[in-house]
Amino acid sequence: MTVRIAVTGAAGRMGKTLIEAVALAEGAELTAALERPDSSLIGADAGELAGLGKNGVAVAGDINDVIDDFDVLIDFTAPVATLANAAACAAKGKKIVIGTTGFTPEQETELLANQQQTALCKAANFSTGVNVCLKLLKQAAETLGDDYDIEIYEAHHRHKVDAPSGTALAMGEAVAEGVNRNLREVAIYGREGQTGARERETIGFATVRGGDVVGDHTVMFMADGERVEITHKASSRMSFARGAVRAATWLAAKDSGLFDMQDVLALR
Ligand SMILES: NC(=O)C1=CN([C@@H]2O[C@H](COP(=O)(O)OP(=O)(O)OC[C@H]3O[C@@H](n4cnc5c(N)ncnc54)[C@H](OP(=O)(O)O)[C@@H]3O)[C@@H](O)[C@H]2O)C=CC1
Ligand SMILES: O=C(O)C1=N[C@H](C(=O)O)C[C@H](O)C1
Repeated sequence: MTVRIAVTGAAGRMGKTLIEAVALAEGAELTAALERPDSSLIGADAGELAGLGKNGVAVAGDINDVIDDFDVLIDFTAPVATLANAAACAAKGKKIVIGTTGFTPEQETELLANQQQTALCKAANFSTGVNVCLKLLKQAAETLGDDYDIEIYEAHHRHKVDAPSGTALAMGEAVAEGVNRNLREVAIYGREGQTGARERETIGFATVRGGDVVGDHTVMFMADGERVEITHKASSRMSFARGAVRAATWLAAKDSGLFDMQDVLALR
């Protein structure tokens, strides 16, 4: 069965890469593409937009105009847009793969309510490498335990609008679970001035933004006499896009519920 896929934010960094990833994937076909209703790109050919040559899919500005044309929507845009798209998909039982990051806790709750009506797969990072790291991080935290100070570093390109990255937060959740801590209670998002000595329970985050960095993440476990570092470096957005298309073809067989990339890769 060929899964019919729509891509939102079609002119964005991830949107263009997703259009290419769908074209390269077996068992998937691009049947719709979306941009803002007031975009000058409405009506443009999605294949040309992604630098692939014409594919006959015209960019639409309203999800309801193309809602019957796809099985799964892949959405890597911004929280407000994703919330609207998820509601439109749920109303029609269309499945959705969500890569957008930077939701507030209230937006997360609103988004996840859609799982009653349809299937959602949401992940802060769809690369296989990061998802293997998440598994390793939980295991490392469980074994190293409270003797090790945990700090998380992430770097991204100058255009990124949310911080820390969704991936850094997911890594924080994985290690916090491993050491039985609640991330919300122990996270430190930056340090300045007379901070005092480090409190053992805390999990610190450091954010760097600049240039064209696709996405670097390092989690450090630091003790007296040794340090363990688990690092992932993305050098191409295709690593995320390939994973998202894999998630879309996997999700097509589900009726409803909330899933993530750990489910897709059977890592749970
Ligand atoms: N989960 C994962 O594996 C990954 C997640 N991401 C996340 O994906 C998201 C997008 O990243 P990226 O592609 O770099 O960002 P871009 O800014 O390049 O692309 C975002 C696209 O969404 C569109 N968009 C934004 N807001 C709206 C809106 N309110 N209504 C309609 N369209 C909108 C933008 O249009 P316009 O330009 O007109 O604003 C643009 O086309 C981010 O949240 C990022 O963190 C990124 C990589 C991997
Ligand atoms: O905005 C990006 O570019 C990325 N965002 C995701 C995140 O916030 O973790 C994933 C990836 O690191 C790239």
